[in-house]
Amino acid sequence: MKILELYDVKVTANKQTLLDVASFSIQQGDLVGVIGPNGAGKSTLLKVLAFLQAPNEGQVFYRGEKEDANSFSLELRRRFAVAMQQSLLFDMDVHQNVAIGLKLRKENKKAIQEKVDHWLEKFQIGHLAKKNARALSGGEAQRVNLARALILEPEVLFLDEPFSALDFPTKAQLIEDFKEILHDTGTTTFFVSHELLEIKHLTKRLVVIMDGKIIQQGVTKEVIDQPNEAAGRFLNKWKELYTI
Ligand SMILES: Nc1ncnc2c1ncn2[C@@H]1O[C@H](COP(=O)(O)OP(=O)(O)OP(=O)(O)O)[C@@H](O)[C@H]1O
Repeated sequence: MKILELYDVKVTANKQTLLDVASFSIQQGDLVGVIGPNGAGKSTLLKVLAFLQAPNEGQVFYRGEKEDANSFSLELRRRFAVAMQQSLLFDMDVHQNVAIGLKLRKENKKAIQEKVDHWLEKFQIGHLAKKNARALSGGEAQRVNLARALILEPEVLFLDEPFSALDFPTKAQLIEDFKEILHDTGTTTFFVSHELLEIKHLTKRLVVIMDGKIIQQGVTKEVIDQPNEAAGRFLNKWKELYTI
């Protein structure tokens, strides 16, 4: 089942084309990574798919229904969750931060309590429940951020460089734990990164984007091992630096 589809989508600003995608889709259960150099259009693609930005041209379909790009409803946006590099937590404790989305959706108190406890435990941050989110380490804050997104049981989880500000051991442990969580939940995930190691570890499908265009997509391992000429210009440099 296709959850999202894009056709002939273009995003332009100041007469410049930032994104130019002939066709792209996200299927139920996909773990798709998007890689490319700075300014390639990765975040723009994420924003269009998550209904955060209307494209200037083209069509967006949600579960087979064409959506009007200029009037994305809150209801539609609430089917997804987005976690960014900066965790942007509120000045309140960890429990309250993780609960906030469900409160806004007016879930009952008991259900919220049970779900928050569950997700704090999953991300091994139960001991931080009463701590103010502003006093957390980067790794702890990102765990709260991801718990806050997953508690919403999104149809698609959108991640934009969620690990890039973390030091290596912190990042490695979180990626390991997060991979297990995604395996358990089966959450459809769209993951923007410019780190090939993260992509290799977490995704099954890989999209390479450059100058706003998708230049290759396929099974992650196959794209990494056999990039086409254009994708190779980016990926092979990476592989030389980090033998993976
Ligand atoms: N609102 C905007 N107005 C004008 N240009 C923009 C706007 N948003 C993004 N851009 C430009 O669009 C291009 C693509 O940006 P985008 O953030 O999608 O790239 P990215 O691949 O996510 O980059 P990075 O890895 O640096 O985050 C860049 O050249 C950026 O400067």
